[in-house]
Amino acid sequence: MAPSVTTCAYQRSTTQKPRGVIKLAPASSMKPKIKPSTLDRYFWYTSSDGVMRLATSTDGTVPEQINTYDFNPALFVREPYPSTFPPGGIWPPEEPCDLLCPLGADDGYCVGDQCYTNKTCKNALCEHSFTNWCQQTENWEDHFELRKTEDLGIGAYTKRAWKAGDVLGWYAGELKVKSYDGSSDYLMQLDIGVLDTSSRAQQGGTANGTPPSPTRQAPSAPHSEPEPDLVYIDAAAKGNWTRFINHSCDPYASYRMRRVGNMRIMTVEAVRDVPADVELTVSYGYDYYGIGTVKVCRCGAENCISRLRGRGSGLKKGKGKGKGRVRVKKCKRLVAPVEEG
Ligand SMILES: C[S@@+](CC[C@H](N)C(=O)[O-])C[C@H]1O[C@@H](n2cnc3c(N)ncnc32)[C@H](O)[C@@H]1O
Repeated sequence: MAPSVTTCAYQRSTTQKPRGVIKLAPASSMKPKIKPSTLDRYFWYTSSDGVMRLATSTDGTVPEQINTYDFNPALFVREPYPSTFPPGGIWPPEEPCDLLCPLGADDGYCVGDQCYTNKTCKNALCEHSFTNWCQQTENWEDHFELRKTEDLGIGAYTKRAWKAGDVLGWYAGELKVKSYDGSSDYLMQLDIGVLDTSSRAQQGGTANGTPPSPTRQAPSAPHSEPEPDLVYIDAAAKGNWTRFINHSCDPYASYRMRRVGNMRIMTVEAVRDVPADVELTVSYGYDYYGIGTVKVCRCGAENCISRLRGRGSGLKKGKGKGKGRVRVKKCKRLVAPVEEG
């Protein structure tokens, strides 16, 4: 029987929790000429010269710092009822949880509303709250900092060590419709509705943790599987610190589809122990830097996919796949939890 759509307990937050005072570098010339009240909204990082600077997106725009989903219901009014939603769902969605209500078997694990641990909750009816989660993850600067990397723009660095399995953060941003055809370096794909684990496993073993097949993203590919219903989380203009995590082919972390109470989220979780004071990296998935793509990965890892191509390993370069397409990061999916007792 198809699961029913639960009612939403998500509270819309009207105000951002005030953040700590931002300490600017002593050089008065470095002081930005913007009102102090707007300081908190933007990202700052400390450059190697010790000066705090405003972080920019790779296209030069200054991103606003939000730690929630930015949701515009008007965007969804003309969108068709998602095929992955059971009959009777709320459509068009009026708030984020109407869209991101966890409905599938993969959603068994809630990460609770306390971040920075590896504790999960399997109670499908738990009351962990997304509002609490957002508040709790606002203190990211206690654990991570942004720094200018040598050649990958800005990166996120650890201030303390982490254990494999720890939840390090989550991907916040503006929710965009499936038909969104913009392009940005900060797009994350998030499936909606009931997740079809069986077909995903056939397509590349997402259920066992390997990245999804690149062919899933090619609409014109013959015999390609139908695209799942999804939304994009776009962190280009608004997002949280995780938008600055760079890719590595030998990453410290992975994106995971999870839930907090009745809200589906994309977490960043350590896949191995992470020391303090290193650049935190994640895998963007094969659609981003994989075999069929044109982008060149410069992560420098021994097993870097672009390096292997260069060595004539038999991996072919992409023939333009990815150009003009929505390029997104993808998450790994969890195996459905086994019921105890
Ligand atoms: C989500 S952003 C990461 C943060 C970015 N460094 C910044 O300054 O905003 C993704 C972009 O960072 C750069 N990047 C991240 N990892 C990279 C890698 N392994 N090789 C080359 N470029 C990378 C690419 O420009 C990519 O499109």
